[in-house]
Amino acid sequence: MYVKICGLSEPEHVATAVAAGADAIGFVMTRSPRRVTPERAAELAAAVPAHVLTVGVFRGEDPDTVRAAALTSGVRAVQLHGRHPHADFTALKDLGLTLIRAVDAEADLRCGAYDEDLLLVDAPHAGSGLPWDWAAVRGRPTGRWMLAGGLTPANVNEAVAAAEPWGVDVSSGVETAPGVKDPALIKAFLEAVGRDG
Ligand SMILES: O=C(O)c1ccccc1N[C@@H]1O[C@H](COP(=O)(O)O)[C@@H](O)[C@H]1O
Repeated sequence: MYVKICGLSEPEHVATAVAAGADAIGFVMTRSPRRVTPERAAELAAAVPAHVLTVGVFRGEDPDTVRAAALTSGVRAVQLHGRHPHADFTALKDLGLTLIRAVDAEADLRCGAYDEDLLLVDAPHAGSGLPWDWAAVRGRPTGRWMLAGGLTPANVNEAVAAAEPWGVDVSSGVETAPGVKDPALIKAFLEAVGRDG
């Protein structure tokens, strides 16, 4: 199970996620209580070892804005929420970064249909922390896809059993308040999916 911990903004939380076995960590660079500037994301990403994928998260920004933020921050992947057109992914392809298309369950769920490398199937309102009907997507996405939306240490195994994703992604579920990560919850989430650090 591939695991991404998202919405990190403090070095100690990045260190906790890495030490506890995260495969990817995300920095939100769009409107959100978790927003960090590209410069702050660069500081955080600099401490991340090469085996952990650093992801810049965006929603609705134009490709030039995403490109500039990705280059400034040095992230190795970009995650685009908000039903971006295929052309936006094509426009970013030359960066050589991992492209993640983040959609709700009503979108085209074929990973690669927009030239993306990974698909993320999320709740209708990304970053809300609200659980949704994970079982509704079981068997529908193709290729490498992550499940997100309302996952917590307590429910992630139920969600995985319901949807059978390739990976999982969490933000709100490892927080004590919007934008406030809790190291104990980060560790608990990774332990719940079988990571022992
Ligand atoms: O976290 C946000 O505030 C956010 C804002 C805009 C786009 C995406 C955002 N987060 C993404 O939402 C999922 C996790 O959701 P949850 O909080 O665990 O329910 C993850 O992909 C984040 O990158």
